[in-house]
Amino acid sequence: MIKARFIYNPRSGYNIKSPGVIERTRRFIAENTARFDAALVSTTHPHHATELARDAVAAGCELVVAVGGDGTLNEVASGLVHSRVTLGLIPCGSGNGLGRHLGIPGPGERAFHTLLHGTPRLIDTGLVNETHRFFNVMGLGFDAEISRRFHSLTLRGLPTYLRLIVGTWLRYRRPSVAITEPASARIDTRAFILAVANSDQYGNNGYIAPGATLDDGLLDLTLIRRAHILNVLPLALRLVTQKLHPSRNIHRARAAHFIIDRAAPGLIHTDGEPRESPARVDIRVVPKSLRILAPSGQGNS
Ligand SMILES: Nc1ncnc2c1ncn2[C@@H]1O[C@H](COP(=O)(O)OP(=O)(O)OP(=O)(O)O)[C@@H](O)[C@H]1O
Repeated sequence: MIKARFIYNPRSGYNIKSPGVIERTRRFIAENTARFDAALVSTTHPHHATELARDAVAAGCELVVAVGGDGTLNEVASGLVHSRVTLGLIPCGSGNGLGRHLGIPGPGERAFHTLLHGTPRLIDTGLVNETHRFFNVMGLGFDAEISRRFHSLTLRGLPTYLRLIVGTWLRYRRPSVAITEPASARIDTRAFILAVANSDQYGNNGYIAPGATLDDGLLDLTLIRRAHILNVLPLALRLVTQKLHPSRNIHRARAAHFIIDRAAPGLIHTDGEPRESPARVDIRVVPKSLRILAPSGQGNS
């Protein structure tokens, strides 16, 4: 019998639209009482999921399932890193980047099947300024600005993201950054997007770091210097076709540690959640620090 807790965020993209997932989760728990001694709890406010995950660890749970988007996953996983407790996923956010990378794109039957038949894997996690953890992608630049604007809206989902992207893009002023990475000289540039990824995608199959893997002890940096009227459509196409290869406009690097300096403190995002950060953004990998349940024999590594 596995002691489990399901942490449900009623404010995640999919859950706002439909009560289907919570009903399916309740049914799953009822149908599997021989296998799981499980309770379902709902968050009542932002960051509550981390408290609930820590409570579950203290109560001796072996499995904690995040029922929400990447923000919920971030909060739940933050309460589980370095523990022996396994994270399960029922992805119901707007993007579901980590779930898609693992082969669990949404809250369908595959997610529930994985809870019964998946394989626990130890994956890397990311840490920003020794304060904010990320499990999927962090960034500064345009994506952080989109996450800030998205966060203040009640509407969620891909169409909302796309409207925001188009509305923000033309007026966006690129920050100046200095990137220090161990294997190369310092890069001074303006950055439209500067993302550091654990998985290969933001979500919605937007592959910001094609080839990135979750357990190589490394993070993948992608710098897109500019996105103007002439190159924005080809860039978008390369993002969805996993072809963001290095070029004059795109720099990519793989390392365990990056330092990014800006002129002033400013915005970053971790797994799509906007945060304020000092001018220096210190990003490092924490190797094999989270146990996560993934589909057996499928999905990305
Ligand atoms: N009960 C709650 N009331 C209000 N906000 C909440 C509550 N529980 C969690 N939150 C906040 O909801 C936000 C969005 O959650 P989440 O990221 O899971 O959904 P999403 O944004 O739709 O998904 P994705 O990150 O995949 O795009 C997070 O910032 C989280 O802190």
